[in-house]
Amino acid sequence: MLRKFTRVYSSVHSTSLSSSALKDTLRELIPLQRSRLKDLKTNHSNVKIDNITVGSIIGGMRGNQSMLWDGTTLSPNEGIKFKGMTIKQCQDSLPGIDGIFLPESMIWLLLTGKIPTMQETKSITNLFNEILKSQNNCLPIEVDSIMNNLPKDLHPMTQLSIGLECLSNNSSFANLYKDGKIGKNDYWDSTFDDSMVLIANLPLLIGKIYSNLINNGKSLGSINNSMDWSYNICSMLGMTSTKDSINKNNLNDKQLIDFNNLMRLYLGIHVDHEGGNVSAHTTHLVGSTLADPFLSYASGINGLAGPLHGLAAQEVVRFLINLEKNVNDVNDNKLIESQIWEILNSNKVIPGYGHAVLRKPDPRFNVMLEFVENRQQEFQDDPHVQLMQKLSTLVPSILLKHGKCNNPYPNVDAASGILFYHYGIQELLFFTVIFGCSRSIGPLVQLIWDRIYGLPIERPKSLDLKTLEKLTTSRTS
Ligand SMILES: CC(=O)SCCNC(=O)CCNC(=O)[C@H](O)C(C)(C)COP(=O)(O)OP(=O)(O)OC[C@H]1O[C@@H](n2cnc3c(N)ncnc32)[C@H](O)[C@@H]1OP(=O)(O)O
Ligand SMILES: O=C([O-])CC(=O)C(=O)O
Repeated sequence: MLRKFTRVYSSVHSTSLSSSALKDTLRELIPLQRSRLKDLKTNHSNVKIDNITVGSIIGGMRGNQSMLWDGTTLSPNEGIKFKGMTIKQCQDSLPGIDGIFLPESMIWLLLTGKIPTMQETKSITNLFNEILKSQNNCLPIEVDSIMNNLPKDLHPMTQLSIGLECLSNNSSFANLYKDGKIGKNDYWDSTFDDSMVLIANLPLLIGKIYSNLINNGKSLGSINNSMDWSYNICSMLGMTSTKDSINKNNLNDKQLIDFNNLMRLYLGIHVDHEGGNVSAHTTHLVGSTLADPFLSYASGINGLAGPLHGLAAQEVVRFLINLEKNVNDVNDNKLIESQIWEILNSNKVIPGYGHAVLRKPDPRFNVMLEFVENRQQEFQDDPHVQLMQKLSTLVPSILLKHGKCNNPYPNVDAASGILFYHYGIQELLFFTVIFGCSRSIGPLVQLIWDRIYGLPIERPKSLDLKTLEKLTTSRTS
């Protein structure tokens, strides 16, 4: 039997949360943004934006412009823009380390629309560390106990989902709501607090899941309260120096720095991909019922765990490893092409290729490639990384010849997992958990804004097949 949960929602949490620079900045923005929404609702609700077709209803609502999402927009040709800024512009303007912006700076940007200073960015790092310190740098005891008792072969994404759901027992939003202490105008405040607590806890949760996977649940590292969020994720994976972790792969100093920077880069660019992708949309949908942020994001994680979405990161690595076993020479294009055709002819997808919206190579993929190109010495003897690079030149023309997909180019998942694999994170099922850490940021930021705006429960109208047929005959005859 599981022990009863105890509350860990300490006063230290609430003190540092309510006085945070981020929350103060957000608070100032609320009146103007609410009045902009009110103006749209009162004066422009009947303006027509889009036509919904039968094709979109039976085709996964592709292209329907039907969600409010403020943080990011996705252009088919240019890729993701964070508050209007491309990844390159973010790299040039957001504060970071070694030229790589910190995911914390992205939180500030997405939530407030403003480029933070280094000090503002650090205030978020400090906020996370205050939250962790108030928990003695440990998961709440009940969450830890449940995570310790999970079957060790339970898929890491299932573990992540369970861990997030367990954290919900400490939800400030849910507790205040249950006690009748908050009204609609205040929902955002405790949603903000929960979201920060959730993101702060991810290094602990991801560390627990990874240690369940490879170390019988025994910790691989510890939190360093003077370091940033990404560093602490690396540390909990046993991938920092022996000062903070076991340095499980005996990486040298340069490799440790590179791995940490890979993590910062990866976590920074996966945060959000506008609102329609499954993990974001699901978080928004479930959140619209006023489920707390932990339950809402756990739902998003369940969506990310599908192989057509985030789990493609795992499938790509499996694909590359199997391919490498069959291909002795990365320059043997004929053999590689025939292997790709074999997959296509058996009616399966090539993981890491194609996209529902993008019509050019994913700029996030290009950023991952650049990371490799800037470290040629490190990667020159890695056959998997070479194969990943080779595939990006061969697969698009094959997919074009295959003639089915609307976008034959690599997406972000085509490269990321194999770079983690290179540095020694080699458990295939784990890659999407790292994705899940990053993706918390965009959907939770939007959830806070959903509650500031007071958006209603999401509830589209469905139609049955008969009605669709009837509508098509009446409209075409
Ligand atoms: C973080 C992310 O989520 S990025 C995406 C990660 N997912 C993958 O990499 C999995 C492989 N890719 C795919 O399955 C798809 O390209 C998706 C799911 C990403 C997008 O799906 P859609 O928008 O439906 O793609 P599209 O309109 O191009 O599909 C048309 C046809 O091409 C096929 N197709 C699309 N991509 C591929 C691919 N990589 N390999 C083979 N066939 C493909 C589709 O299965 C579909 O076939 P069907 O007509 O028999 O049903
Ligand atoms: O936009 C999508 O549909 C999938 C994707 O690339 C992401 O969520 O990062």
